[in-house]
Amino acid sequence: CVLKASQKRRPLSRLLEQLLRNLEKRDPNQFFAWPVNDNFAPGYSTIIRRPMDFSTIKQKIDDNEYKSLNCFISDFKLMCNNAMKYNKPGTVYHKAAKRLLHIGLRQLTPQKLRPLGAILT
Ligand SMILES: COc1ccc(OC)c(-c2cc(C(C)=O)n3cccnc23)c1
Repeated sequence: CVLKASQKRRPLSRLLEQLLRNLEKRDPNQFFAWPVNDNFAPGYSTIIRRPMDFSTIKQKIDDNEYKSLNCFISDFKLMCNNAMKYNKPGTVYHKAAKRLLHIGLRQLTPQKLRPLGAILT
């Protein structure tokens, strides 16, 4: 039988794509969907040395750049922390990032991942 493209993916890639979809659902305004543009965020690229966003994470999954779940989680945290660094507390972006980080990490605990058959070692 011919496997669908998704079924040919490595187990880690399929897990990360599932986790990414769940995280993206918690960003309804799509503030984290694409790289932040300096035209809308003055000085962003000088303040934030390592930008990260969901589209870049997706590309890294497709390019098999993540060798572990922890590397994926690190990029998710980087994305949220960048937003909490650049945007002042009380702004819509700072609040969205704080909320997304909290909700996201709750989804990424071993207790939540074990049922997905994740190999946590
Ligand atoms: C208002 O609509 C959008 C649409 C896309 C955005 O980033 C991809 C953002 C955005 C996202 C951010 C972040 C995440 O810091 N940001 C900061 C300052 C100004 N704009 C943004 C806002």
